[in-house]
Amino acid sequence: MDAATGQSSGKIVVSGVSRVFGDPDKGFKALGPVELSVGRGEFLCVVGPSGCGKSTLLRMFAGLDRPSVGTIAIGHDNVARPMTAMIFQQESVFPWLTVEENAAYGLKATRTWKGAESQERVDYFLEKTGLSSFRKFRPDQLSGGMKQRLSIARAFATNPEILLMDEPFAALDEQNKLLMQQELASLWEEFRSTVIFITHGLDEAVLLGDRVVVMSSAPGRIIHSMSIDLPRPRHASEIRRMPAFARYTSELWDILGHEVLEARRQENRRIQGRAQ
Ligand SMILES: Nc1ncnc2c1ncn2[C@@H]1O[C@H](COP(=O)(O)OP(=O)(O)OP(=O)(O)O)[C@@H](O)[C@H]1O
Repeated sequence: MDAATGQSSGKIVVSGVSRVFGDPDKGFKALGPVELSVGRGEFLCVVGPSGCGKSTLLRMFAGLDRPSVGTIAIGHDNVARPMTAMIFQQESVFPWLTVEENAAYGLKATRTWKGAESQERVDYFLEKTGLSSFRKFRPDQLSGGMKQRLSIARAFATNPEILLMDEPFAALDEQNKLLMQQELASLWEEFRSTVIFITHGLDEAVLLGDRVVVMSSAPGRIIHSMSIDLPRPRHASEIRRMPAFARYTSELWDILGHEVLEARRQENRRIQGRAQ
C-alpha cells in the first residue's frame, strides 16, 4: 500500500515528469513536475484548467509522447492483453467500416483476434452499448452519441489493462452525456480495468471516479488528490442526490477555481506579450 496515495501497488507510477515543447532550455514548459501513482483497477479522474497538460500526460501513458524529464513506469500484468486503449473526445471511428467492423478493429489491430471467442466479445459489447441492431450500418448513419458508444465498445472489446479516456463525452448533448456516464459506470464496474479519465466536468469526475486529482495551471502539476467514497454500483440519479456528492464537487471547485483564474491570467499575459 502506498501511504501517499492510499492505493495498492501502482499500475502507473509517474516520477518527476516534465514536458517542454521546443527548445529544451527556452521552449514552452507545458507540464510538470508530475508525481502520481495510479492503483491497479483504479478509476482515476483528472481535472485541471484548459491547457494545463492533461492530454499531454495521457498521450505519454499511451506511448504517443515522451517526458522531457522523469519517468513513467507501467506494469504489464498480462502480455496477452493490450496495454492501453484510448478513447478521444472527437469521433474516432472509421467511416468506411461497418459498426461491427469498427468494434472488432481494436482486436485486429492489436493482433489479439481469436476467432469465435473475439467475435463473441465484440457481440457482447455491441449489445452492452445498444448497437447490436446497427451492426451492418456505417458511421455516417449513426448519431454522435452512437459513434461515441461505438468507440467505447471497440476499446472495451480489446480488454486493455488501461483505458485512457480524454474528455470522451464532451461533444455529446447533455441527455446523451448523462446516459453515457451511467453506461460507462456500469461497464467499468463489471470489468474494472485501470482507467484514466480526463474531464472538465467536476460532477462527472465525482460520479465516475474512485479518486479525482486536480492539476494546476500550466505547467500542470498534481496539486490535490481526493478519494471519492461513494457506494458502487453507482446509479447516477441516486448518487447525484447524495449530500456527499455536492460536497465533493464544491470542494473540488474551491481548489480548481483558483487554477482556472490563474490559467486565464496566463493566457492574457501571453496575448499581451504577442501584441508588444
Ligand atoms: N506538440 C505540441 N507542440 C507545442 N505545444 C504543444 C504541443 N502539444 C501541446 N502543446 C501545448 O501544451 C499545453 C498543454 O496542452 P494539452 O493539450 O496537454 O492541455 P489540456 O490540459 O489537455 O488542455 P484542454 O483541457 O484545453 O484540452 C498547451 O498550451 C498546448 O498548446
